[in-house]
Amino acid sequence: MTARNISRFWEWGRKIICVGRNYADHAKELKNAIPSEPVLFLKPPSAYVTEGFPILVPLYTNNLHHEVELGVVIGKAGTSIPQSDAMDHVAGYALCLDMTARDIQDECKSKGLPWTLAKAFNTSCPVSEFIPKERIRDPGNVRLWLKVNDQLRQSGCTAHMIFSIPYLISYISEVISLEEGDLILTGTPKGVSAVQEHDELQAGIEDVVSMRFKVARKDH
Ligand SMILES: CC(=O)CC(=O)C(=O)O
Ligand SMILES: [Mg+2]
Repeated sequence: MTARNISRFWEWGRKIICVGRNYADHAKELKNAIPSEPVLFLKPPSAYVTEGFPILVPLYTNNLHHEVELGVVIGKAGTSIPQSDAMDHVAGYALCLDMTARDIQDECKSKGLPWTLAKAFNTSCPVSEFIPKERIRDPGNVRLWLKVNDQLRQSGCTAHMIFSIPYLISYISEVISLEEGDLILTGTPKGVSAVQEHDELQAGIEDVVSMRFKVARKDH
């Protein structure tokens, strides 16, 4: 059997664990309270999409939003990982989008239902190439940006995350064991907005990585 390559972690079929409301400016723009503990939800591996393939708008939404986020790729399994050891479990990073059907999410929230339809559909997790750990010296202080059709919509710094990466790894692994190839999406800064069929999204992390995706309507 050939060894699996972590630089293609999206092919491994592992968990995608997402953190919501981790930036106060984004929580405020959606009129959400600032959380005192991380808000977690999951996406399935079928949510992954890589460059060269389109982001598909589900038929049931009229308000699909982009959320640019720093993704943390787990390189070593663990349960109840102490914060002091957390970064030893990181293999690297990826720039990610947490595509969100905002109208469906609002409906789910008002009915007290889970966010699965809003957050976990096919292609709801576009990812960049794998970024080896050494290429981001301080993941707690990098700038993320996102443009729609060349217009800047999101520009934020991971220094403004409410819960740090070591805290998130420790908190999550207390409840959900982390495995090699898992991905943690660390939340989005402000500036989320709607995208339409034929839009082009570009996003980047400083001079480390950039990526480009087209938006297409899902066929019936
Ligand atoms: C309100 C949200 O959609 C939470 C979320 O995903 C975030 O990144 O914040
Ligand atoms: Mg998000």
